[in-house]
Amino acid sequence: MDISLKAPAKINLTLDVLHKRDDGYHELEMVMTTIDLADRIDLTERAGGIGLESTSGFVPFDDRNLAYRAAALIKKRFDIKKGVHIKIHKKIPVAAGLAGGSSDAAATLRGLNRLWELGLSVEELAGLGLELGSDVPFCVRGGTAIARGRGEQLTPLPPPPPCWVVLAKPSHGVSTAEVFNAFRADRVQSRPRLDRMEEALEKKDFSGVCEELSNVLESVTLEQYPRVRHLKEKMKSFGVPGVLMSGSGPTVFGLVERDNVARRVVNGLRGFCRQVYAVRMLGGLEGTSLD
Ligand SMILES: C[C@@](CO)(OP(=O)(O)O)[C@H](O)COP(=O)(O)OP(=O)(O)OC[C@H]1O[C@@H](n2ccc(N)nc2=O)[C@H](O)[C@@H]1O
Ligand SMILES: Nc1ncnc2c1ncn2[C@@H]1O[C@H](COP(=O)(O)OP(=O)(O)O)[C@@H](O)[C@H]1O
Repeated sequence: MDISLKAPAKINLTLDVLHKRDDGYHELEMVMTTIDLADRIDLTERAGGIGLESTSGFVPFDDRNLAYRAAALIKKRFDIKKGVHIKIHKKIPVAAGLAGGSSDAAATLRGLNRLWELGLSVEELAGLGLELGSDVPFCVRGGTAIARGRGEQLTPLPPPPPCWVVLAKPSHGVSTAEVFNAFRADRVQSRPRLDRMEEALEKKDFSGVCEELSNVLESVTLEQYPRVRHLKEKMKSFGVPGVLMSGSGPTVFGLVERDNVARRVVNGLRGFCRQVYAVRMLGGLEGTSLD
């Protein structure tokens, strides 16, 4: 049997680092939401091991690939003798702060649960996901949520008001580990107001959502990569009401309500950045299945 799944990207509407933990990870509090930019994962059952194929040369082709690692984890944990071939149709830019790898892993977990009829609950899949990466539990569920801890303590929120998300990804990637390493709380200028973001989401208040966008990791990435700061300023100069860096970066996103404005901003940015997209905000639980 073959299964095809959508693996949508996420953006962080807020991201706060509360403190560094004894296990080396940072305690986070963030609002995450899915957007309509997705990889597609095709799973085909086969005898024996795990096969991997991708339309992008930028992803690892061995056991460092998060989709491969998801399949290996399931096979080992449930002693599955069958194998699977994984094909990744890559649309989400790699190492961009959009959780592309994490979403591929989450889709592989969801798909293999069906393919091998394991009967695992969403909670169990999210628990397995956390063994692969901090963003995987959110990607297993999708939608919009507050994520706490490393990202595994999820509280669902209503989806953002319908709008367009313009994304601009500078040509370089960013190492999440290096950004967290360089983070210093005393260099943060402003921090998210979670209660106000929640209120804006509850009220479907587009301007409120734009106003409350905030990410403390900008204090690291915007300093280290002036190009990211420049992109942010460029987007603002086009009149985009809400602009923020996603995750550890370097992708910058802007929220706009009208499609003609989104197109105008994309055209304006094209001279400054090669990877520019305008996609719909999803924010609900749709968009994770092709069937
Ligand atoms: C920052 C965020 C926000 O959504 O996203 P991205 O920018 O990666 O998309 C995530 O928390 C990233 O999640 P993810 O990319 O899965 O990170 P992981 O593989 O778990 O961790 C990579 C490394 O980042 C550091 N790390 C990560 C998460 C965390 N809460 N504290 C940390 O200190 C650790 O050094 C870890 O070894
Ligand atoms: N399936 C995959 N897709 C993208 N990147 C992957 C994948 N598997 C492993 N990686 C590795 O994970 C790292 C983070 O990639 P990605 O998930 O795209 O970005 P981010 O964590 O910034 O959102 C990259 O260094 C990449 O080499």
